[in-house]
Amino acid sequence: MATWQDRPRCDEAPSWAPLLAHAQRAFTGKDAFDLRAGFAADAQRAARFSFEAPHVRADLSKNLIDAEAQRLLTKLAHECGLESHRDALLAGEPINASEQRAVTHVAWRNWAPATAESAPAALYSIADWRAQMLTLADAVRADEAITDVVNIGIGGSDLGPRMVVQALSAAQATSGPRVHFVANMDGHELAALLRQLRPEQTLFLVASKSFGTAETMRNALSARAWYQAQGGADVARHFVALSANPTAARAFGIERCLGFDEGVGGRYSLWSSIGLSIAIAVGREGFEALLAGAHAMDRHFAETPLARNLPVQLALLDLWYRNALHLASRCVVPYLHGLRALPAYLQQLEMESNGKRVDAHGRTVPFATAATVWGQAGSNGQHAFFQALHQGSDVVPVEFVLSATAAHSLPEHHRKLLANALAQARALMMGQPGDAPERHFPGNRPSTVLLLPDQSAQSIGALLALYEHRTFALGSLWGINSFDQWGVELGKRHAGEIENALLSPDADACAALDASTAALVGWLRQG
Ligand SMILES: O=P(O)(O)OC[C@H]1O[C@](O)(CO)[C@@H](O)[C@@H]1O
Repeated sequence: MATWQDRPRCDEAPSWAPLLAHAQRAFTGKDAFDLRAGFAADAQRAARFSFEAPHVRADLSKNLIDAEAQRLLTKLAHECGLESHRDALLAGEPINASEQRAVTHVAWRNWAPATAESAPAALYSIADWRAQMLTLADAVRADEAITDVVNIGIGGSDLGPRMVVQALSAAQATSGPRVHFVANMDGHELAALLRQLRPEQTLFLVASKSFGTAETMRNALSARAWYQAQGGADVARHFVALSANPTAARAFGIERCLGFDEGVGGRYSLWSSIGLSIAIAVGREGFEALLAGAHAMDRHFAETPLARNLPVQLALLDLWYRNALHLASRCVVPYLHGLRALPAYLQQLEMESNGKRVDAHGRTVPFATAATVWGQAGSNGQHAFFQALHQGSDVVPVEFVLSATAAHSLPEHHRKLLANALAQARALMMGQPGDAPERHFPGNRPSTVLLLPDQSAQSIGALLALYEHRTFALGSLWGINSFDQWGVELGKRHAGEIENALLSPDADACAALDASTAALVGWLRQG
């Protein structure tokens, strides 16, 4: 069995070639696998490809996969040492090699490493950091003078908290202050919100792991300038930093900083102090329930054999579609208004984690990596891109995310919503012969259903941990380090140079730019 340091990449494992050969033989050409025939031939197909994990049931049976592909994929995962890599992640070993650190987001949901010696020092501070965060959340919720909380952050310091607050506020009445999110450098977002706020009633949370991200610093500076211009005189009370870099937060002028450790990646950080906006919105119990749901999924990932392990099986399906059937995108459609931000959250989680063309040893990989993730809430999406899903030239696997129950008191809505989701999945698969070509639905189009029992904090926590582990497992099979993101750096550097060129009246300021960028800067300077 390979250890996590020397495990083979998927294309070096013995089952890789048989897997690709099986895809070629059974899934291409005129006798290619057909879902309708697959169900007709196998009465057990729905059960065989259904999985149970804490708070999530998954039906993978309407995917372009058969028992042999599933067997080879699971064998491949064993050969790639996925279990030892997973155990190293959970034990707090330094698996993020390019940044020489452990990956600690699971520890923030009470995962205790097997041996105290293997635990990074940060794990011993997590309980303290969390206690401070929840105490502050309690205080803010109890403070009647604070009516509005604004989380200023971007990427992982925005998407996860924003989505969870939306999801949980849609499902339960919340009693705390209103919670808002500002991410975009486009000043319209902040300016529109500030018009609704009163400085003495507003608490700003400046959420940034690095405390150096351009958008967040710009928005925080403007928020503070607005606060002071409106007569606000107590920055210390009205601004809190959430950061792994308290020194930079203090240098910025914010004294109160809730910390967390560097091992928490930005896109994995909603469980840490970055989640303060969630704890303020749903209270201490709500936040703890979110962690408990995620922890239950952590246990499933850690303890369930790979053949029944849901995050692993989803990762293997992703690998099958990307590398064996060469499908370039996946559409995610949450039939849940509260989870309407899920596609945007997954774009960062999956594409920032696994959108890489070199492996953890720096070797260029000879296969495709992260698929494009896209989508929007159902049923809205039915009236936009479902036409292309049913009759377009590309086959796109669709992921339906559903909740069995709704928290509102409009039962007819929920029944219709669920019926629509299941109908779309069935129609994609069944297709329909048409009496005219434009009325023909080819069918045999794949989909997955992820079914939550409800939209509780536990269920949302479990769902997000499921996606995190799926992303890690897929990156692990590809030999990728899913926890760095060097690809975002270059654009940031160019932005600095171009801003200088935009500011400078001097024509030579564009001399170092390419002709296209220089011409665009010229137009912008003319207004
Ligand atoms: O929390 P920070 O340090 O402000 O970073 C925000 C986001 O920027 C990124 O570093 C990408 O630029 C993400 O990984 C991160 O979530």
